[in-house]
Amino acid sequence: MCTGLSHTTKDHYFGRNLDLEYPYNEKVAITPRNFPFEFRRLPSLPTHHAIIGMATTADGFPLYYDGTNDAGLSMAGLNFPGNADYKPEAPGKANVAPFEFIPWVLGQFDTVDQVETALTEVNLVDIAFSAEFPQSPLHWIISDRHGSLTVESVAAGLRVYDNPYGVLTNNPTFDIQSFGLNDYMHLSTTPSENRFSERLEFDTYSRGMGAIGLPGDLSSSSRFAKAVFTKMNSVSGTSESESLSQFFHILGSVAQQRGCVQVGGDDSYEITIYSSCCNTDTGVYYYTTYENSQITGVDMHSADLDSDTIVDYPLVTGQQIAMQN
Ligand SMILES: C[C@H](CCC(=O)NCCS(=O)(=O)O)[C@H]1CC[C@H]2[C@@H]3[C@H](O)C[C@@H]4C[C@H](O)CC[C@]4(C)[C@H]3C[C@H](O)[C@]12C
Repeated sequence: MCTGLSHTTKDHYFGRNLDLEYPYNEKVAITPRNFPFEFRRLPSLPTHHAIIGMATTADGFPLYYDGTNDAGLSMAGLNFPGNADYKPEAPGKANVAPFEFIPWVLGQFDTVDQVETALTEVNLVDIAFSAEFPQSPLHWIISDRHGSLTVESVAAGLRVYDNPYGVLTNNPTFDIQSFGLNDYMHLSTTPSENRFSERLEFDTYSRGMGAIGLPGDLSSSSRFAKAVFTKMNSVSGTSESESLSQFFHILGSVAQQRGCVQVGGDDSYEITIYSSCCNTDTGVYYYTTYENSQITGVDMHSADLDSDTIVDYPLVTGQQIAMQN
């Protein structure tokens, strides 16, 4: 499972938890403006926006999991098994393969509004990258500082939702996830009050009781409710340090600890492999990994963004402990 997040303090930030039982050799990859993007069914993009994000580069192509472009537009793909339904090629449509979707969007557009208009022509065509990297069942969150969209290609067609939370997790479909929030409208950040019965007396014996009932398990619908509650009530200073800290704390509220979610065999567990937070105004991509709690940063603008060669940075994965004596 995964969680995607868009959050604005003074600057706008976008990132995600990647929750999985194994890595795919992902690296922080900067694709400069003159790297030629070749698409399977669409005209190539010889020049485009520069992109920074997490990707596996295969056969010279950056397979982005999430990214941000030099105009401040961001996008992430999250698992959507059983619901993602990619289509046969549709004549007259923009036939985008799912693995091309992030480069195609971030390469061309500046804002969520522009993407929303372009999506009316998009057909997510069922073309896999390769036998080694087969089709992934994904849905996507696309954000700028003004708003977010959720895009889902399901059996009924391409669904584009306004996402007022700036949060995406996994199954079920986004309309059902949104409806599920109705169940939590009574939750509060303030101390609970007795609405149970005037004839009974209760003791507010702990802080935080106003949100009793907020789910704490790691299922995707529970993480959705928890992340939306945490984000919507989040209070942060506007400095980079305060904003980053708050962003990683929101993602931390739905992170996965090894041992709690068993997948497959006895010793296979889903964990939060990395958490990312890109300052979309400055183009700095920050991340932590499961075993590296120190925030590491990669600055898009330190690379030559007018070149034609992808630059990637292997993740720093071990703890970086600052001893004080
Ligand atoms: C599985 C990842 C999403 C995380 C998630 O939701 N995991 C939950 C697993 S489960 O439901 O609980 O089993 C997704 C996010 C981005 C995906 C990757 C990107 O789409 C880039 C390429 C795309 C290729 O088609 C497949 C390999 C791949 C490298 C993908 C592998 C995998 O599907 C990734 C890493």
